Amino acid sequence: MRKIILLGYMGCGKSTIADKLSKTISIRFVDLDKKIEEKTNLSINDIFKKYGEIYFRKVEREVFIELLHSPQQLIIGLGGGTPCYANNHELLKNENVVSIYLKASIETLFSRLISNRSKRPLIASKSDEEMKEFIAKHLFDRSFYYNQAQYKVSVDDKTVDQTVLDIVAILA
Ligand SMILES: Nc1ncnc2c1ncn2[C@@H]1O[C@H](COP(=O)(O)OP(=O)(O)OP(=O)(O)O)[C@@H](O)[C@H]1O
Ligand SMILES: O=C(O)C1=C[C@@H](O)[C@@H](O)[C@H](O)C1
Ligand SMILES: [Mg+2]
Repeated sequence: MRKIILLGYMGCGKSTIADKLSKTISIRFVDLDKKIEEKTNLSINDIFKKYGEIYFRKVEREVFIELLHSPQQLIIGLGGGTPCYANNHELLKNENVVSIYLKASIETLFSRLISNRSKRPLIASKSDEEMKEFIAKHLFDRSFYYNQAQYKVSVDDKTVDQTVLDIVAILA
């Protein structure tokens, strides 16, 4: 069954948009980060702290592939880094997959992440200044992978509903 995959940088709105999209088109939404937390019985923060990022990336790929093999039609919200490791970006082109990159500017990402960084281990300990610099460089490094998505939707200056409508138009 077809999988609708939302991807993009931390804070671009994958979870928020996927949740609303799910209600709008009545297709179940699974958040990859949440699924990993359920499977391991650990928070993403604790996985990073106890076992390190490489272990996290291994589990992330396994759970992503498991979801792709699910017999159900699903909306899958990826983690911010999912397409950027272990050749996961190649899975974005699979048959039965519609992959959509939610593209946000550095300013949008910074403003959405500034008040809520503690649950995101890659930025949790950074100051405001360090975070802006980090996002700019990291986004530059990751853009190649995000751009492997089949579709791109800009999320800057749009409400959740406007972005959901853009996605519904792509799926029509
Ligand atoms: N127009 C908007 N569209 C989407 N999210 C928005 C919008 N305006 C504000 N937000 C806020 O941006 C924040 C980040 O959104 P969200 O947690 O959905 O991002 P994410 O891409 O799932 O991040 P992560 O990769 O860290 O899980 C949330 O607090 C959300 O409420
Ligand atoms: O951008 C990233 O690499 C990450 C984003 C989050 O969704 C989590 O998957 C984790 O914190 C790593
Ligand atoms: Mg999320």
